[in-house]
Amino acid sequence: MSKSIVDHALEALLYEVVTEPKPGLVDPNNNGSHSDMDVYTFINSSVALREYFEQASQLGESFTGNDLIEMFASLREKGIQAEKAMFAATNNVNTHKGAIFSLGIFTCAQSYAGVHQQNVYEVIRQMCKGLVAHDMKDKEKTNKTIGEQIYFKYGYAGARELAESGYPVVEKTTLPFLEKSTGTINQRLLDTLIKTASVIADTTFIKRSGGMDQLPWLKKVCRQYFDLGGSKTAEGIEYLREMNTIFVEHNYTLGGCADILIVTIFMALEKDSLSFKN
Ligand SMILES: CC(C)(COP(=O)(O)OP(=O)(O)OC[C@H]1O[C@@H](n2cnc3c(N)ncnc32)[C@H](O[C@H]2O[C@H](COP(=O)(O)OP(=O)(O)OP(=O)(O)O)[C@@H](O)[C@H]2O)[C@@H]1O)[C@@H](O)C(=O)NCCC(=O)NCCS
Ligand SMILES: Nc1ncnc2[nH]cnc12
Repeated sequence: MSKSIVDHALEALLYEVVTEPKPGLVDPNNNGSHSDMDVYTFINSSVALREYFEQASQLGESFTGNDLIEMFASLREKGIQAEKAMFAATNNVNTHKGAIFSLGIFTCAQSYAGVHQQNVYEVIRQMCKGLVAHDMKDKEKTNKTIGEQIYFKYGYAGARELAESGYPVVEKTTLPFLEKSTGTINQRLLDTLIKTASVIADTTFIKRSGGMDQLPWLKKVCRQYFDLGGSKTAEGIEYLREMNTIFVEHNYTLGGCADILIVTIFMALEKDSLSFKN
């Protein structure tokens, strides 16, 4: 029996968290820069989100309207409930807020695309058309989220911008990179995580590093990792451990990159391109 889209969504969450060693992020050996969570928190959170991914997939399969913005509006309502389920399962820790958003969109869009024989990235663009303008119209709003603060300060709309543009970074960069990569699944996912950090601006990293100034440093360390041979060399792995120490010292993390890795894994599982490759 072939696996369902929901199985792949949950597998994507779990594959990401068990991949190690990840700088700043939670993995089985290390909490990185997250003192309030560990790998078990992520397992609890992932399992608690099954119902949401079932709803997202069901919505994509059954939606018959002409305007996919309406499908997204309906998904968002379910996403807000899913955030509550996540907080209930984790003792109020934010494990998967970004993944509820990005992976929820992919799960719903992939289900819709399957029924209607359409391109998933095009479906996402139609779902999220006008999203940044819709969400970011109130500059005077009090209690702005980090994403909103960063948008009004730097003009960069993070997770929303990637969604509105249909995740070109996944379609053109991280998924082809993962599909071409070789080695164990862990090695392939580590390299794909660092590739992701070298190409996106992660609002979690921007928040924790106090602005945009450390992004060139991040790109430099990502280059250095690949110059050392990446996950296939002892030097590359040792470098990731050193990066983790620096990340923890500065409280840096790559939460948004982890979310892009999660949706990249999801698409690779859907395309059956993630088995062990020598
Ligand atoms: C559109 C939303 C994602 C909301 O965005 P918001 O404005 O709240 O904040 P952002 O910072 O823009 O993004 C929220 C999370 O998205 C992840 N993320 C960041 N950059 C990117 C990116 N470039 N591409 C994709 N995803 C990105 C990231 O999530 C991960 O990090 C979280 C852990 O970080 P941490 O710093 O530890 O968390 P906190 O507890 O908040 O802080 P500390 O106290 O510990 O310092 C973890 O969740 C990862 O998944 C960003 O955090 C969407 O949520 C939204 O639409 N919200 C409105 C309500 C809604 O409609 N919800 C339902 C959505 S379907
Ligand atoms: N492994 C991880 N550690 C911290 N935040 C995350 N968000 C998604 N995956 C994460």
